[in-house]
Amino acid sequence: MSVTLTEINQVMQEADLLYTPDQLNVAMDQMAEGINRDLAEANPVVYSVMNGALVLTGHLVTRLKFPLEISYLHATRYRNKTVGSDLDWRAFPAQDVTDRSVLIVDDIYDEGGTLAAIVDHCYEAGARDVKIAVLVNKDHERKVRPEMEVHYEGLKCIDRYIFGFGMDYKGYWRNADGIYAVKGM
Ligand SMILES: O=P(O)(O)OC[C@H]1O[C@H](OP(=O)(O)OP(=O)(O)O)[C@H](O)[C@@H]1O
Ligand code: HPA
Repeated sequence: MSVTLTEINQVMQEADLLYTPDQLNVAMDQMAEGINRDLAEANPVVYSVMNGALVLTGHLVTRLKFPLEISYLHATRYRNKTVGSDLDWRAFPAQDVTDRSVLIVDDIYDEGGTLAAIVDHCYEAGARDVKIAVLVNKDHERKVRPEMEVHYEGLKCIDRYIFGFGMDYKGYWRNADGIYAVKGM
């Protein structure tokens, strides 16, 4: 899909700001409080789900006050588009998680296909316990695994296409320091 910088700039100009940087900081403080409480003794592997979790992971792990290891994986359903499809593993999880506690960090829990596949993979790889931390949980009835527990959730968001703080619009604006909704989407 080709996209012009004119479109990218226009999307930002017309977007609705949903969450300010201050609101995101409060949300991440609350997430960290829960994680510090639950995982302080767990010696977890923290898996950052690229690319979207890049920004959140950096902000979140500096709030965690216990020993942990950080790794990454890249699984994408959207491929810089605004509609998801099948899951494409671009970087498979490489850390040995046998009998380890795992914390998966992702920017957004939308339909949940991505997180469901990652959780399944971690358990198949021998993880003892898998917890999920997401900055945003999109509010709708299309979750692919409605019973899946999200252990640490920063914020809810309305059912619109959002970007910023790691989330992209056609590959852009992951660097925005707030969270925005695209006009008309
Ligand atoms: O709950 P779901 O409907 O599965 O969507 C959530 C996933 O989609 C986004 O990743 P994306 O596929 O856009 O890859 P990217 O992070 O590399 O942009 C996001 O970072 C989540 O990982
Ligand atoms: O609303 C969204 N924005 C950006 N990336 C996403 N991946 C799933 N849903 C979204």
